[in-house]
Amino acid sequence: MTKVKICGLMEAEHVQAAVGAGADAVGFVFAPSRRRVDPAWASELAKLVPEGVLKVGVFVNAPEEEIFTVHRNVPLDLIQYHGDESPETIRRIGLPAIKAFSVRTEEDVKRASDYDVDYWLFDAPGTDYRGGSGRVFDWTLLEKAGIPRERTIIAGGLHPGNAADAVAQVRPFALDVSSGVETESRKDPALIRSFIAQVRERREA
Ligand SMILES: O=C(O)c1ccccc1N[C@@H]1O[C@H](COP(=O)(O)O)[C@@H](O)[C@H]1O
Repeated sequence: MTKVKICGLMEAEHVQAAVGAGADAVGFVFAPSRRRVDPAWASELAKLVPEGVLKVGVFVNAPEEEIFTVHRNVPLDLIQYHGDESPETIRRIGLPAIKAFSVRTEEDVKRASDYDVDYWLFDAPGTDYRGGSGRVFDWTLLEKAGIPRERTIIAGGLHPGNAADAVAQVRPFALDVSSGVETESRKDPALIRSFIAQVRERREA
């Protein structure tokens, strides 16, 4: 049963749309991005997220103190490290973790085994920022690298039109989407519902 994370939420209406449509996790970006949210606002948005839906904070090479400060103020369940954070840094911080990897080659995928984290997230290389590029990577590289699917999250260029294919081909733990559920750079409730419906249909097939 593939789960869904809707990332880069900035508005109350969109958090409600995601949880109302059955998202398993929501993401708030604290890294440089047009989707960046202020921690004080994220803590308000977090109040709209019911028990059982995970709240994920996305960081890119943030100082450890910044991560701890945000974590004290926003009730995050998982920290998503979307930069060049080392295994030692993530271990020292000691919070439940997702480590993201930009995938160009099989070697990029294999780097995941250096990280003892809760989930490995595989994404396409970024353009303006480290994530949220809307680009797809070659999913067959995961199979070639022999990565365990039950700890794998797929991201990068997912949208309602390819979500079911990603589930069928990769059978990951979860899909993570940001730009693929936006219209004119804002989250689109109809696309969020459609994305989750595609994954649901596939996982119930
Ligand atoms: O969404 C962002 O703006 C972002 C910025 C910096 C790091 C990560 C970010 N989001 C993550 O990017 C991927 C892919 O997003 P997309 O669907 O291709 O737009 C996803 O893991 C987001 O969590």
